[in-house]
Amino acid sequence: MRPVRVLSIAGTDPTGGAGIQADLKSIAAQGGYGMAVVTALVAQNTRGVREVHVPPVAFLAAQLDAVSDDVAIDAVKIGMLGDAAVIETVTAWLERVAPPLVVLDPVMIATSGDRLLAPEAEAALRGLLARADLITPNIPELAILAEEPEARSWDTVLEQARRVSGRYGVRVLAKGGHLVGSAAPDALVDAAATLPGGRSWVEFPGERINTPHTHGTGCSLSAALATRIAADGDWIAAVTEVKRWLTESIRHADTLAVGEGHGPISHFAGLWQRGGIDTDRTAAEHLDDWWRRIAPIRHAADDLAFVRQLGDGSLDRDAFSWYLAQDALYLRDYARVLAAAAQLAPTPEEQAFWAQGAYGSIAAELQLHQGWLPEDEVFQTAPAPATTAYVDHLLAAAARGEYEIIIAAVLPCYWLYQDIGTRLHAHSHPDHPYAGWLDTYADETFARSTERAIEYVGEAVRRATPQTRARMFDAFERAAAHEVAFFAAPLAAGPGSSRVEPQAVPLAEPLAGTETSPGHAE
Ligand SMILES: Nc1ncnc2c1ncn2[C@@H]1O[C@H](COP(=O)(O)OP(=O)(O)OP(=O)(O)O)[C@@H](O)[C@H]1O
Ligand SMILES: Cc1ncc(CO)c(N)n1
Repeated sequence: MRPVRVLSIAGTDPTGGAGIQADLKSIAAQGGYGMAVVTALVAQNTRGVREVHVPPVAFLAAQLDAVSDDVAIDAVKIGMLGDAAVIETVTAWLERVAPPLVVLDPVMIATSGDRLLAPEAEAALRGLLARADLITPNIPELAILAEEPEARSWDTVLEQARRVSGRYGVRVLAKGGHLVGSAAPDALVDAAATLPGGRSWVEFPGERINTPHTHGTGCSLSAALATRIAADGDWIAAVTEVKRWLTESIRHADTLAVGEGHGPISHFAGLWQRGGIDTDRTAAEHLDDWWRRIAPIRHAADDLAFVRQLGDGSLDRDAFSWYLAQDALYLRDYARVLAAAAQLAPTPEEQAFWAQGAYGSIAAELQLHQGWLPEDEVFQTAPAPATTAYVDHLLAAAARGEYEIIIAAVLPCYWLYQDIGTRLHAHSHPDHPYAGWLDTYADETFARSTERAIEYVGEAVRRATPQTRARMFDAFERAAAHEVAFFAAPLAAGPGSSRVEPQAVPLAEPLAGTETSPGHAE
């Protein structure tokens, strides 16, 4: 669907919180394409208005024509008009161009109390009201339009809005922003009772956020409404959604910390939070980034005596056997976690992949258990702290039942082993004491499994929200750190540790039928 084109006709705020600047942000935040014609240049900031410059109206007309001569406009939002000559120019243009939707914010006085409309222009503004489909006065502006005293209660606001709607034949969005109390309700009022269900008013409850930073809320609201109503035509849905967005943007206003006075709202806070600001990375780019970010962990693994000695063959056989026994313990639970991934997988391909990995891991455990390690050794071996810590990290992810987190946590077992295995394999020769181990992880099939695991995790990262992405990386990084601790444990386990003294373990060829199983001994 093409974004709706919304034209803001309003004054400026060089600090970006109100006027045209706020309108363009609000239109964009609501999914529209924003355009802007300037009625007045306002030297203002979050503290107040200093000076107003209204350019000649001939130039205003030239701006308006430049837009309408070229672009099909879906909606117009009108804000600050400044004086009667500006109002006449805009009115004439509206009559000629007849945009499909006009939302008028009858800006008269800024939040700071400064006048933004010449008092003698009020009558001209009244003449423009009937040209609008919706007007959005705040409580003081509503009172001026009703020619009544300012409302002190929400009920009075609604009554005034009904009278103004009837008198000018226009829908009114009555705003509760200036009320005191814990609520900030708004209401759509139509004296002609043309709202859905033949209603003459619909209330939109809202909580009041306790903040002084509400500069430009009125501008933002009217521009957002013009966009949303033009986009889907459903007035009730539009006001509901816009109010939710506005409340969210007010809630995040404090974090902007712009200016010393009444600061602006954070128009994109929700979008930033839900969608992030990253450009659309591919799955592979995401995981390249992950790989780069765990470089310190990878280098720590390369520097371990265990890893270096495994490569050059000088590793003590007892230490290697102890490692294999721990690995057998590890693999039993690792297989369970891969099975959890299979259970939650979104596609049959992924389900089959993780299930095969689960099978391969437990098959490898059985092989170690039954053949490579003496029968009762694994039973007698207590899990070392590094084993328990790693396994607990994975089992916790499985217990929480989030697919994305589980597959991020199991990935280092593939990826680090494949990476280290490939590099250590350069040292392999037929007489190498650990040739069996080295051959397993430099294996073609294991490389393909690792590639697929990376691909599935990468796709999940791409689909995930920024928050889930961060948690996925955390699960991945922690697992990578556990890998390093696991490799460090065999040579770090000293006297008094839970280490049993295993006999030398004969190394066999890699297991047939387990070729897609992930890292650790097979
Ligand atoms: N503190 C607040 N918490 C939540 N919503 C608020 C708050 N203040 C204003 N609003 C909402 O913001 C919108 C604008 O209301 P308000 O009556 O303040 O308009 P305004 O005076 O024209 O705004 P401004 O002149 O500050 O641009 C309404 O939807 C209102 O309910
Ligand atoms: C330009 C402009 N329009 C509207 C308001 C009302 O907030 C403002 N402060 N400045």
